[in-house]
Amino acid sequence: MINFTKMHGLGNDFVVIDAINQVISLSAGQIRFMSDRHFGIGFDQLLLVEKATLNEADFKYRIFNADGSEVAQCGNGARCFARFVRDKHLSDKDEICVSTDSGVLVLRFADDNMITVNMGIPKHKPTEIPLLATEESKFYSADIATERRQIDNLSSHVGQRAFGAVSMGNPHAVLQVHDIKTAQVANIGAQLESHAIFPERANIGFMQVIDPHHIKLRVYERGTGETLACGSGACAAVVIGIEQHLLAHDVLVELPGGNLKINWAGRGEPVFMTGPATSVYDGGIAL
Ligand SMILES: N[C@H](CCC[C@H](N)C(=O)O)C(=O)O
Repeated sequence: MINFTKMHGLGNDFVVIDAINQVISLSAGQIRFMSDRHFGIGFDQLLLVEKATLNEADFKYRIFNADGSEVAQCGNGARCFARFVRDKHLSDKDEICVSTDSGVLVLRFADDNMITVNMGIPKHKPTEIPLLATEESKFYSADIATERRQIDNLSSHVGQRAFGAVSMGNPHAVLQVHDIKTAQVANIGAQLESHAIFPERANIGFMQVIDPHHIKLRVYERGTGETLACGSGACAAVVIGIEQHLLAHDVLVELPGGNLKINWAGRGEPVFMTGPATSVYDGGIAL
């Protein structure tokens, strides 16, 4: 029997497992089964709480998408991680450092039951995202000009403007849309998520700028599809919006599942995300 806690961050839902006090070894197939909303438990991502492997961290934080792929970042999941380790008395610290495959995150309990996460410094170089491009300002290299035409056709067809791309420890592309309600998230999201210009696939954000301090956002997540909220996607959208001189440094990100506060002071600085984390129930599953 594997004990777990079902949690969510603004409706982006997780199964969180204490892999310190339980021996956990799950195959991609078992993760896919557990993520199934009819035959399994159902979740967007599976989060493992493991013993720290770095001196500067309190825990190791591992993240698996619904399709079983292991990834290196999950912002909403990080807030739930903090709530979980406190609720399970694995830590009573007000500030928790967790190591992921993309670096160390600092999770801090804020006022009114919110949690603030230092999501690290965004990476902009195509090789860091990764994105097949010759340089940052151009998202296409000569040898993939056809891809550009495809993307441009795609973009012109659906009224999207050229996208921005950034890594928050996981790859994101962000398209600016005129109306979030009519954005073709499923169609464009699926095509871009696994497009050849993203060698490791990508999370695809659709951003509608309301004013410099407020955006609406929908995200088609790599390995999962559209979710009700995406923390790293909210960070990526604000970074791209600031880079494109559309946004200020403190932004309210309105997602279908609720609101996040994002702050970024600019290049070389970390992104801070503040939002809720909710525990729904404890359960067990025999695989
Ligand atoms: N829901 C997560 C994003 C998961 C990212 C995952 N879909 C990936 O493949 O990078 C968040 O709140 O940041």
